[in-house]
Amino acid sequence: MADARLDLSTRQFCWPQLSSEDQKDLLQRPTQRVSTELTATVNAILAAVRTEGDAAVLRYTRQFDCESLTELRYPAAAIARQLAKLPVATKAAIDTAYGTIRKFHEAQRPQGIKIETAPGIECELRYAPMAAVGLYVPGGTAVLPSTALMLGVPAQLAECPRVVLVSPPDADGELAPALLYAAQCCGITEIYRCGGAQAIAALAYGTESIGKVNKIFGPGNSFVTAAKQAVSQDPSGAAIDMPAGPSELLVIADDQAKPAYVAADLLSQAEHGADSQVVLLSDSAALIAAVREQLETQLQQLSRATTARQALANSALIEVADLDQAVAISQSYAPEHLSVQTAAAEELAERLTHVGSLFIGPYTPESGGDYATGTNHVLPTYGFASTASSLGLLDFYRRYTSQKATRAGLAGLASAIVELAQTEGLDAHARAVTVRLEESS
Ligand SMILES: NC(=O)c1ccc[n+]([C@@H]2O[C@H](COP(=O)([O-])OP(=O)(O)OC[C@H]3O[C@@H](n4cnc5c(N)ncnc54)[C@H](O)[C@@H]3O)[C@@H](O)[C@H]2O)c1
Ligand SMILES: N[C@H](CO)Cc1c[nH]c[nH+]1
Ligand SMILES: [Zn+2]
Repeated sequence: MADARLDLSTRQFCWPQLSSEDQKDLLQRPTQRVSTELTATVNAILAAVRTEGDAAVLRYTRQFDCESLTELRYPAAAIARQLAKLPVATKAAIDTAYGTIRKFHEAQRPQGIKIETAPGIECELRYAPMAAVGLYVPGGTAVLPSTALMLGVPAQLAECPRVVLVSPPDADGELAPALLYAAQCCGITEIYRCGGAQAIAALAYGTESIGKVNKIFGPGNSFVTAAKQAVSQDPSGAAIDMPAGPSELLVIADDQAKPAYVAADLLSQAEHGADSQVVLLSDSAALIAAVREQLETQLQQLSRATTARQALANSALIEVADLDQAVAISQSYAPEHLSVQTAAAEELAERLTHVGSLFIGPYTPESGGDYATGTNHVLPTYGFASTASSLGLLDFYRRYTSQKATRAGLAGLASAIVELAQTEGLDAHARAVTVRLEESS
C-alpha cells in the first residue's frame, strides 16, 4: 500500500559520521535523480506544441487533466459562473493576502537614475514593464490561488500591458473559483486552461489561440520547470523568472525549539508533492527524536499523509556537530525556504544568505509566507537560491540605459574615446566622434 508507514529512523543521520560522498548524496534533490528521462519527455512535448500548436496543447491537456476539453481559453461567462460560487470567507482571505502582498511589492518600485557622469554627459537608468507576461499557476496536485496572487500582484503593479494566466483545468475543464477571484483582484482576464510543459511551450512559442509572451513566471512540478529552462535557452522562446520547482524546506533548530512546531513546518512542505524535500539540521539529538515522534503523530491527522510520507522518504533529520556546521550545510544546500528556530535566531539568520526566503523564530511558520505575510512565495529551488533571487516586482521590468551628450560634453570625452577605439583597432568607432567635432558648431 502506498500509505505504508515510513520508518523515520532510517532517515536520521549524524553528519560528522557520514563520508563526504554520502553527505553529497543525502542532500541531492529528488528530481535531479531522473533528469535524463525528464528531459526527453519535456523535449517531445515542446516539439509537438511548436509544430502542431493548439492541437498538441489540447491533446496533452486531455491526456493529463481533462479528457473532454475542446477549448483552451476560459470564457468570461464561465469565469463569472465560477466566481459566484466563491464562499465569502475565502474571498475575505484572498483580500487580506492581496493587501499584504501588494504592500510589500509596492515598496519595491524601482527608481530610475539620471546623473551627469562628466560635464555635458547625461546618463540614465530606466525601467520599462515587460510587454507580455505569462503566469503559470500550478494545478496538478493542489489548486494554488495564492500563487495567482504572488504572480498577479507584481504584474499588476508593474503595469505590464498584457498579462496571461495559464493553469491546468480540473477533470470537468473548470478552474477553481478562488483562483479566478485572485486573478480578478489582479485585473487578469486572459486565462487559458492548460498546464505542464505544453502550457509553457504555448506561452513561449505561441499557438493559434495563445499569443506568445516575452517572459514566463511561476512555479511548477519538474515537467514545468524543465520546460521553462529549455525555452529560456532558446532564442525564439521566452525569458523566465527562475527555476521554481518542487517545494523545499530546511529547518535549523536547537534544543530550545518546539518539536511540534518544527514537525508541523516540515510536513507543511512535505505535503506539496512526493518530490518535495524537507531537511532538519539540529545540534540536539533529543530535539531530533522528539521531532520524529511528532512527525508520526501529526502525519496521522493529515489528508495528504500519503504524499507527505513519500516526500519524507527523500528527506532527512540530520544531527550536526554544532550550529556553525548547520550554517555551512545550509549555505551549500541553498534551500528554497529556511526556518531558523534557535535561541539566537536573528543572529544566526544574518549568516544565512543562500536562501529563497527566511522564516525567523518560533512564530513564523513557513506557511505564513506561502499565503499572507506579504513576501513572494515564488522562490528558487534545486540549490539555485545561491545565485537566483526570490521573485519580486523588479522581475516584471526590463532595465535599460540611455545617454545624451552635448557637443562640449563629447569634446571633453573625445580623446579617451578615440584613444580606446585606436587601442582596439576600431577606426570607425573613432571616426564617429571626430566627424562630429571637425564640423564647426
Ligand atoms: N518553488 C516555488 O516557488 C513553488 C511555489 C508553489 C508551488 N511549487 C511547487 O509546484 C509544484 C506543483 O506541481 P503540480 O504537479 O501540483 O502541478 P503543475 O501544474 O506544476 O503540474 C501539473 C501538470 O504536470 C503535467 N504532468 C503530470 N504528469 C506528467 C507526465 N508524466 N508527463 C508529462 N507531464 C506531466 C501535466 O501537464 C499537468 O497538467 C509542486 O511541486 C509544488 O511544490 C513551487
Ligand atoms: N510552499 C509553496 C512554495 O514552495 C507555495 C505554496 C502555495 N500554497 C501553499 N504553498
Ligand atoms: Zn507551501
